Formats: sequence, structure tokens, C-alpha cells
Amino acid sequence: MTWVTGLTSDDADLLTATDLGCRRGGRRVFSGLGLQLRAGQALWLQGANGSGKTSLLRLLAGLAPAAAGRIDRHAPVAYLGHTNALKDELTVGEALRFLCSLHGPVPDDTRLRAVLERVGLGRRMDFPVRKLSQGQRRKLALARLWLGEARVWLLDEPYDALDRQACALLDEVLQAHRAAGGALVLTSHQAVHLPGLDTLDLSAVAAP
Ligand SMILES: Nc1ncnc2c1ncn2[C@@H]1O[C@H](COP(=O)(O)OP(=O)(O)OP(=O)(O)O)[C@@H](O)[C@H]1O
Repeated sequence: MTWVTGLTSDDADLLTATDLGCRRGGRRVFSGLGLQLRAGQALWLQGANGSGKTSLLRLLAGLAPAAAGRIDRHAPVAYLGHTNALKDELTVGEALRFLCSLHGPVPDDTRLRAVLERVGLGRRMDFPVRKLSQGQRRKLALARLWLGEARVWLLDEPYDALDRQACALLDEVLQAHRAAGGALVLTSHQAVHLPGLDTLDLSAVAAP
């Protein structure tokens, strides 16, 4: 079994996966994967296209069943997928409120606006989602994460479509999340510049 361990042993695990196996379309993607995610940890999933990074994130989020093994979640988990889960027919404010409502209480408008300001969408509360660029959609989806209370963030290509300034802001937010006792697992085809980053190469556990 391949184990990824994070910080020192006195930190409680936020999430563990034991002897995890994944199958897609009748084919084994990976097997025997073990993972411990602890407060403050950031884990970068690496591996070739098709090695199972998105599949693993979805298993950890509980969005798909594992073919083998078990996952123990000891803290609330939030997942950000490729598609951002945004409804085109809503306004920016409505979409953000809707996303927040799926995971807990909806913050008041002052707080929503403050986070939207931070991602450069402060004047777009009433703007239709369908008119946002790809990068703006990504920022809106990310805004939901830092308004929520999940301690474990599972992020599929979070830097995708973001400009340099937004990438730097995302780094700041991820660091603040870790410092506050959160943890994250992410995929990224571009370099990740977070300090103390752990890596897991899924090519090493992928089925031949
Ligand atoms: N809907 C599906 N039905 C059947 N097989 C699928 C499906 N989606 C993905 N797969 C297969 O599952 C395997 C893992 O895919 P996954 O998307 O998890 O890989 P990945 O490492 O995230 O890839 P990438 O780097 O290209 O994003 C691949 O072999 C892929 O062909």
C-alpha cells in the first residue's frame, strides 16, 4: 500500500483513506492507496493524464463509490470540480448564495460582497453568470470555498483559467486556510508554489 503522511503525529487526521481502489468503465484505475490528511497539510496529486487524479478527488469527496477500501472523514469536506457547478440563469449574488446554502448557512450580503470584492467581482453581484468569462467563473466558485466552513478542500485544477493576480490571491487563501487548521488536496497541471507541499504521484499506484 502507498502511504502519504503529512505533519507530525500529534495533529489529528482530518481525513484518511485506507487501501483504496478505484475502477472506471470496468477498468482498474488504481488500487492499494492509503492517505492521511492532517491539519495544515497540502497534498498535490500528480500523475499522467488518466492516472486517476480527478477520480481520487471524487472518491474523497464522497461523490463516487470506491471499488475497495475505506474513507474516514473527520471534518467537513468541500469539493471544487472542473465545471464550477454554476447555474447560468442566476446572477453572481444568487449563484454564490445558492452554493453557500448547499454547505451551511448563507453569509449576509456584506460578507458576500467583501469576498466578491476580493476576487474582483464586487460590482457584479447582479450580473448574469452566463456572461462571466471562464476565469471569472472560477473565481466565483472559489469564493464559495472561502465563505464556507469546510476544513478539507478538494480542488480539481483550481488555478485553471485564473490570471496571475488571481493565482497569487489563491495561494494566499490556501495558505490562510492551512494556517487556520484546514487542509487541502489539489490537482494542477501547472506548478504549485505552496510551502511544505506534499506530493502523491498516482502514476506510481495506477494500474498498468
Ligand atoms: N465517465 C467515465 N467513464 C469511464 N471511464 C472514465 C470516465 N471518466 C474517466 N474515466 C477513466 O478513468 C481513468 C481516470 O480518469 P481521471 O479523469 O480520474 O484521470 P486524471 O488523472 O484526472 O486525468 P487528467 O490529468 O487528464 O485530468 C482514465 O483512464 C479515464 O479514461
